[in-house]
Amino acid sequence: MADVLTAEAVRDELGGLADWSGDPAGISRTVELGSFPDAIAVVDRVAATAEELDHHPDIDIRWRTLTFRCVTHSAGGVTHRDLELARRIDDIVRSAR
Ligand SMILES: C[C@H](O)[C@H](O)[C@H]1CNC2=NC(N)=NC(=O)C2=N1
Repeated sequence: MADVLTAEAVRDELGGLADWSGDPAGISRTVELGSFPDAIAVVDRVAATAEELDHHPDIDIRWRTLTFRCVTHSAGGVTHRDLELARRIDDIVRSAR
């Protein structure tokens, strides 16, 4: 099982993930898309990536605003897998705008 990162390690990693915030309990990013269908299309792409990685974000959908939260449930905190997922979510959001 992957190790939960320390608060310092999470802080360091968030330095390279400008749109994310959080701590060892979880990292999150909120993003507003142009429309509800655009937001759902992003969710659909994130879902495919999550399946590929076998690692899944918590997703809150409010009209065209999405909040992604990444935490490794089985480990009880943020691991390197969440950072990888966050970077992949950023790639998808970037290409959707
Ligand atoms: C069997 C499978 O690998 C696990 O259930 C995975 C699936 N996706 C997951 N995603 C997240 N975020 N945390 C987990 O602990 C987790 N567990």
